[in-house]
Amino acid sequence: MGSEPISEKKVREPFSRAMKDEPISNEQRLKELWHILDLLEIEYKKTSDLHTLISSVSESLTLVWKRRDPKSELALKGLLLILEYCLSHVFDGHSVFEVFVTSLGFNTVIFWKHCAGYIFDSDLGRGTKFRDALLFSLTLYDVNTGKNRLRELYAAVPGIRKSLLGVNAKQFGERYHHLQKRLAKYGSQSSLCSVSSESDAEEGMKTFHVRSGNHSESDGEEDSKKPRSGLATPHFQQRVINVSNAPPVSLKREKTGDWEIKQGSGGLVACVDPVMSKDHENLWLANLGMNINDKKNKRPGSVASESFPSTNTLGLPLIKQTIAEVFFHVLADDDMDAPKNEKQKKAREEMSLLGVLNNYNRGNYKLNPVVVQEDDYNVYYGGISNGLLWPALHNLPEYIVSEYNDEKILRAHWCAYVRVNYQFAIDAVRNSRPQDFIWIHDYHLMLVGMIMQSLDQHLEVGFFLHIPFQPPGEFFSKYSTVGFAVLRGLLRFTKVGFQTHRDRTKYIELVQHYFGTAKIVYDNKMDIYSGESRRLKKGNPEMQTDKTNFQNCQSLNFSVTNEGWTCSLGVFPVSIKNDDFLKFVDLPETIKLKNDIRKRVMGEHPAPDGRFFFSVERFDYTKGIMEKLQAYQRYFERHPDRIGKDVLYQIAVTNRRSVDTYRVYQDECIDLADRINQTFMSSENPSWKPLIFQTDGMQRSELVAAYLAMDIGVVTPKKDGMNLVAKEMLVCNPTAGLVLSTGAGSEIQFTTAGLYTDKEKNYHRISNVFDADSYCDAFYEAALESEAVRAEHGKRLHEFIMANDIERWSSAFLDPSWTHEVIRPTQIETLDDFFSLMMKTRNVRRQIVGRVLKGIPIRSHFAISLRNAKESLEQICKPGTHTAEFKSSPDSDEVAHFEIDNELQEFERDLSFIEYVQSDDADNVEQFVDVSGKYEFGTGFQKKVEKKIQM
Ligand SMILES: O=P(O)(O)OC[C@H]1O[C@H](O[C@H]2O[C@H](CO)[C@@H](O)[C@H](O)[C@H]2O)[C@H](O)[C@@H](O)[C@@H]1O
Ligand SMILES: O=c1ccn([C@@H]2O[C@H](COP(=O)(O)OP(=O)(O)O)[C@@H](O)[C@H]2O)c(=O)[nH]1
Repeated sequence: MGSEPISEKKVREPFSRAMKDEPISNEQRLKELWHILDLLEIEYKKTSDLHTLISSVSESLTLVWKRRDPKSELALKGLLLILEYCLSHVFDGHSVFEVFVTSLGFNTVIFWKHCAGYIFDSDLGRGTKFRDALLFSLTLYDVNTGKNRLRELYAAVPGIRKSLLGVNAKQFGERYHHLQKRLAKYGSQSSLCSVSSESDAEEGMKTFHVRSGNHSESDGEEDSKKPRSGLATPHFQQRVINVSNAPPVSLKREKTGDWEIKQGSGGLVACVDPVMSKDHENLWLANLGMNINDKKNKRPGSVASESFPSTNTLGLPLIKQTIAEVFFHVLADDDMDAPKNEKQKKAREEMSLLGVLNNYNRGNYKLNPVVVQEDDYNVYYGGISNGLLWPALHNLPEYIVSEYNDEKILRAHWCAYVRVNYQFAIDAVRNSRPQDFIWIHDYHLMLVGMIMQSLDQHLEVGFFLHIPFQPPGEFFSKYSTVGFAVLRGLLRFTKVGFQTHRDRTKYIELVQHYFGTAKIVYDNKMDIYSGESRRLKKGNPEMQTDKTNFQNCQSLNFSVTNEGWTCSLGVFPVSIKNDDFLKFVDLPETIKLKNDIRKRVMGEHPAPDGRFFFSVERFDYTKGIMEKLQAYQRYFERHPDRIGKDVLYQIAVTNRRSVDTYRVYQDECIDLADRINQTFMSSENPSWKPLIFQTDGMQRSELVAAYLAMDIGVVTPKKDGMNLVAKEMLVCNPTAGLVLSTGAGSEIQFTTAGLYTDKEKNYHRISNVFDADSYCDAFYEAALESEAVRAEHGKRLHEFIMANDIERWSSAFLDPSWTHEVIRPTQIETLDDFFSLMMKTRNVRRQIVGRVLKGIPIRSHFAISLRNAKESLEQICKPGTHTAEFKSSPDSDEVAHFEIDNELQEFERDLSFIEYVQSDDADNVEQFVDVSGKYEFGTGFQKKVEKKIQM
């Protein structure tokens, strides 16, 4: 073609279509591409399938564009038209986007530079949301491939990440918050609560700065009240940002239109709520079940059909989408004008929820809702989370919903799962400060760490899995898109906690198997792994042994490094806050309720040796409710002497009915329950009913009364997380018996602690819930056990649980020293050991300097590292001296001596520097500035060693 200008007359300008325009048909797009390919004389097959065409020509177009000749311009247009198509079809066009990005090869940064203008013009001028679509598409690409292409977009388009996160608004918010706190401390009369606009707030800040300046010249008592600033301002305390799908509250709309807010149920909430309640500054992000229903805006093939929650906000959570597609913020405006029409009235009514939330937030930690598209949420919750991940991770593949046999459906649902994780990640980053600890919970949010890292790498993000990790092989063959992303996703958290050693071991095995290059390090210096086999001995100062075992869980440290990321893996059996249950036990109303429940269950005239069995759980197939009912049926067949005496009170709280497998299971259980009652109703004792089956849950106060009323608790899951109810039962009622299956996490923990051995069986263990005969024999044994023996066993379990309160779980997980980033106390034997320790400390020092210079607060584990390093050095000094002794090489007997006075002093100085920057002290920084030039930060020793080696 030489250098003739190419005719582009018929080529449409990319990204020139307004959101309200009719979507472009695939046929039209095909023609546009054919035309460009013809003009560029690129060979192609005239297929009518757009995806096939794009996949086959993307690379050729890239090659022409890269040549930087007269044809390049047109080739770029072709690429932009393809990108426009992909971004208009984020879900159904993702496979083609993957091919497209891959074909760009090493040219992505420059390509994103070229297309940023088109995208921004289109978004601003035509109301499209291509920026958000591109950010999400690249996130999905990274999740699916394990690559890091989103970073290339950040590099190419400065500010895009910040605009997504609303960083400026966030910084403003933080400054404002900080100022409020400082003024509150200072005791100022002028409240900033009335600040209503940005300019007002800035005015407030100015006032503050003037005061601050004046004060620096005064002294005396007044001085202690002064607002101060550390070096690393804005300096705030570390908060816990908790992120989970389930909120700690359940919200219900009353007939009156008022919102009722109640404590949520479920084990996750029960164990995390106490941790959060410790500090009102903590923040919990969760989905409240109110999402964006955007159906009316849907038009296939239009950008709006996959509209993204608006990101142009103050970084505050969004709760309600109004007619004009404007989002209201959680900060409700009470002074709004009267509603203009019905729609506005309805929207207002729903807004009253904000008042409820605000009230909740006032006397509590903060609860902020994460709002997503309703359709996405349904698929994420009822589909991937509870239709695939839940059964797969419990190793119950028979409950994986059958529609996932269709790869297309699986991929489409997976996109929704990723998008909800993406929204949680964005909200978590927006709401976090660099010194916070972000704690993500459970299988719904396994990708949040990975996505958060790509948005802000300064954050420390931990993950706890509340359920088992026992996926079957087919999780990685049949559902590979999901399987590998989940395996990889977990490795992108800073630390990950499992309920049991069994689950962590399984995870490590899978990582080893599938990611051959992953480096797994077991910190054997801190090895208390064998603590697992320690046993509690009868009559021992009981909990001592196990306390050690549990406390040391944090040190059972595995770290895995994969694709440049390192993650610590620990084991933390979850528990309950004992006092939250015990506080109900002795209340007169509880005692009354307990008697009422017992009477209701056992009847007015119970048999003297009749037993009250009690089970309470979510109506879930993992809980083994069907198997329990089958065993109970068998119980009366095998042991007819118990007919007319014993009663099983089963509470199975209906949930997840949107998932087919749950609906079917729940209906089958209810049928069987009815059959049992019909079969065994006794004509001799017509008031007796063998089974009371209830599908409504109980509030905690009533639940405690039921625990007190029962004789024997029955907790027999097939496979489950921890089953906190088992612990709750025995904490509240130490005289109760317990039938517990090996599928329960608590059973694994009890066995580990030696509470079930050949010699001492403190509960009735069910090893196989499918074996109805042995199962019902355990029921029988429990029913015949004397009250004294039952109480003796109950007491042992009670004491164990009391000694392992939830406090221990959370403080072990949150302990800053539990991370691979911490320098552990090291035994220095050779020069190499010595040198490697000093290199590690140099890295820590670099991070400290980097953070202070950037104004980012430093992490508490830096000081732990330096202290450990210093103590390790002191260990090798001759007593009373600063002369270190160690072998010059592993094979040599020669002992080298080094004066390490400077190094030790330097550690002292660094540690006081850390203390200083973490304090509110703004004065006396000179003490840390070395103007003599004699000393280089953290390198003194290295120089000395080099010199010595040269000699
Ligand atoms: O939110 P739902 O779908 O209604 O489910 C409720 C919760 O169920 C699961 O709880 C698990 O966590 C407990 C505490 O660690 C553990 O003891 C139990 O065995 C697990 O099943 C689920 O993991 C939570 O995410 C749900 O919120
Ligand atoms: O009617 C009910 C049933 C359960 N729970 C609480 O829900 C939690 C269930 O936790 P578990 O670990 O046993 O199972 P999960 O539901 O989390 O799988 C426990 O704290 C129970 O006290 C409740 O408050 N009311």
